Parts: sequence; structure tokens; C-alpha cells
Amino acid sequence: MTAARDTICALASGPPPSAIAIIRISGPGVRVICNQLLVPGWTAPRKAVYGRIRDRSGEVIDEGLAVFMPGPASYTGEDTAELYLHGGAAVIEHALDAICSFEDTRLAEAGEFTRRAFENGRLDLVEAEGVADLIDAETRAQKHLALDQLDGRLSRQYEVWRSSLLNALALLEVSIDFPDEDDAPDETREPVARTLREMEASLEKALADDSVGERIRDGFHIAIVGPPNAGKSSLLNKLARREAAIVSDIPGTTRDVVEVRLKIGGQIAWVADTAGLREAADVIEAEGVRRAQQRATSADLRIQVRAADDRTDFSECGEDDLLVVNKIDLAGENAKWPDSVMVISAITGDGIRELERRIADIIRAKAGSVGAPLITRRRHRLALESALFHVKQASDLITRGGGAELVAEDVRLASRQLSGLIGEIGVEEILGAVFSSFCIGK
Ligand SMILES: Nc1nc2c(ncn2[C@@H]2O[C@H](COP(=O)(O)OP(=O)(O)OP(=O)(O)O)[C@@H](O)[C@H]2O)c(=O)[nH]1
Ligand SMILES: [K+]
Ligand SMILES: [Mg+2]
Repeated sequence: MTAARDTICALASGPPPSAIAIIRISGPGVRVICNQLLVPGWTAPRKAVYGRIRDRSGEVIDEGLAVFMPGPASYTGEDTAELYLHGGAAVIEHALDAICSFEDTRLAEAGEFTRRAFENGRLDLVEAEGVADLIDAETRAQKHLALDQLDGRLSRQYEVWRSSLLNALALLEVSIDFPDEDDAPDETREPVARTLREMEASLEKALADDSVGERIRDGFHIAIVGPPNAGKSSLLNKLARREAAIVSDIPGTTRDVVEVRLKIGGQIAWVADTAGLREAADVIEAEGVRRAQQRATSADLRIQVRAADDRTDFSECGEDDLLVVNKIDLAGENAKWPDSVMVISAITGDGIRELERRIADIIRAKAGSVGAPLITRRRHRLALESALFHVKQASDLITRGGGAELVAEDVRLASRQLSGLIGEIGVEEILGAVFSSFCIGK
């Protein structure tokens, strides 16, 4: 448990004015504060109490409800209380001032309640990230993923991996301690080698997930690409329902990548308009083309746009690219296109709804492609990649008959990565980065 520390308070609900404001208090001073501000002797655990809430001079702050939740079975693991007041700016300010007038009591920093929950063992680091993600979730898919993470599904798998590494380490230590015993090596080596092989496969599988968890959390990337004047910017504006990018009849209008954030197929998608691909006329356009190509390569989906009035050529497109013929309003009655091609007009809006539906289907399929992802942030990926590296190294060593001590060193390094992931061994910077992204009051 933690040493004596400050009592913290914060507005936990949205900014005023609102119907109700929730003020949260956590720390050793909660009982004293509640007894002063509310009725003396009021602190009945987990019961909503209604009454007048006063500051220390006796002035009424507001009428409202209060709930006291004694530690350690509270969110933070400490004594906590919540006050439900009218959500006006003056009420909130008066209440926070009154609470902060107590000794060793101050306003909470961003994420500080959850950080205390983490430090008191109520949540591990991955679960704490789930709390932040749940608050930030805008789509059902994000919410689902965050709830799952908060519930410990990711942590449990990380824990399974870590305990098999610790078992392997225990076996290796036997052969380190008894290097002269003839039977020890084979008896311990085979199970260790098997564990390492299994872990390697299982980590590789988790990592080969097309980054679906990260995409659900941060958004899928879609790039609109094609030759100059195909109508890429016009299409972006149509999808965004606003004039996000400049449209003109001059080829080479778009140079920088213009990106809009949309909800498509129940997911967040970043749709990027890019410079027309051609032999660039100047250095600025050349840079635009380079950026366009880079975006196209890294995108989860490329929308290849061609104008119906050129000789429409999709020959250089990738297999999974979405092929779109634009300016269908200019094509003659008898124009024919292959079934694989979507036909639109960014001017009249023809075919746009069908295109949106197709994009939504593709994104939905990508989001559902790996079932339940085990990685939702880059932090997780880097840790698991590094764990895999050491597991592989250990596995190679043991197969080649390397010394138990060397194998053990890699196993230890792999297990440290998993410990860091769930925050069991914490580097202050990582904790700071995770918790500072929270909102105040959480
Ligand atoms: N008739 C017709 N004109 C279109 C259509 N879509 C775009 N245009 C016109 O085609 C010209 C080029 O459109 P843009 O959207 O700027 O084309 P772009 O592909 O972004 O061009 P760059 O940024 O230069 O690569 C503009 O004059 C548009 O008004 C369409 O569906 N039908
Ligand atoms: K243009
Ligand atoms: Mg453009």
C-alpha cells in the first residue's frame, strides 16, 4: 500500500453548466472532509445521503447527494467520496475551494485517481489504459475493445505468457545450479525448448494481426490516389460533406496530403486526399507526389480514382485496391466498365452512396478480421515484439546446445518486457505518458 499522501479532488463530470456535477474526492482526508461539509458522523459506506453541503464557515454550497466509499474496496483503493451537486460553475468552484481548504488536500492532476488505483493494485497498466480508452471511445467497436481491456482480457494473456517464461526460467535455473549432473540437461532442456517454441508461435500469431486493435482505437487509414484531375479532391469533399480540399481544373492542384476524420462502417477512418501521380513539374509537386506514394503504401485501403474521360487505366493498381471511375456524367450512354469497378460522379453525387457502402463493408471486414485483438497500442506492440525477439534468441540458443545461463538471460529479458507491459515493473516515463493522457477527474 501507499505511504501517507495528499487527498485529491476534482470535477469528474463534464464542464459546466450541466444538470448535475459530480465531484470526486480520494485520500486519507475524505472522512474528515465529509464530516465537516456534510452531517457529522455521516460517512455510512456506499449509501447515498441527501442534504445541504456547507463550507467550513457554515455557508451553504448547495443541496445534493453524497456517497462515501471506504478503501480499499473503492475505485482508487483509498477512501473516496462523490458529491452530486447542481452543475453550475459557481457551485463547482465553491465546492472545490471548500474541499481544498483542508490540510494536504488539493486538486487532482490528470489521471491521478486511476494512477492511485494502479498503484494500489486495483488495476494493472493495461487495464488502466482501458479506462482511458473507454472514456475516449466514440464508436461501439472502440467501446467494446476498451471494456474488454478494462476487464483484463489482454492482461490475462500477457500473464499466461509471462508465467510460462517464469516456469522455463525455473527449469533453466535447475541446470545452472547443477551443471555437473548428467541427466539434468535433457530433462530440463526439452520442456524449456518446447515452451519457447510454443511461445514464439503464439507471440507471432498475436503480432500478425494487421494492427486491427490499433486501427479500431486510432482509426483506419484510407488513401485516395490517382492521376491529376481525376477528381480525388472532389471525392474527398463529397465523403466529408464539406470543402476540405481545394478543387480546380488545374492538374496538380493538391500537393500536401489533406486528411479528414470520418465515421465509416462503425469505425473511425482517416481519409486522405493526395497529390495526383505524374511526372512532377517542380520540386514542390515532386514532394507532393512522394507524400502521396508514401500515404498510399501505408494505407489500409487505397481508393484508386480515374476519370471517365481519359483512357481509364487501372493496370497499376493493387489487388485489394478499390477501383473507382469518376466523372460518369461526362461518359457517353454506352460507356461500359468491368463489374469490379465502382462508377461515380463527384459532381452529381451519382454512385456516392454505393461507394460509401462498399468502403464501410471493407472497413467492417478488416475490423472483424482477427476476432479479439491482443494489441491496442503501439506500446503493447513494441513490448511484444521485443519479447518475441528474446524468445527467439533463447529458442535458437537452446536448440544449438547453448549454455543454460545464456538462455536464461534471454528468457529473463522477454519476461521483463511482459512485466513492463502490465506495469509491474514501471519506468516512471511510461507511467507518466499513460496517465497524463487521461482527463482530470479520472
Ligand atoms: N464533370 C465532372 N467534373 C468533375 C467531377 N469530379 C471532379 N470534376 C472536375 O474535375 C476537375 C478536377 O477535380 P479535382 O477534384 O481538383 O481533381 P484532383 O484529382 O483532386 O486533381 P489534382 O489535385 O490536381 O490531382 C475539377 O474541375 C472538378 O470540378 C465529376 O464527377 N464530373
Ligand atoms: K485539379
Ligand atoms: Mg486534388
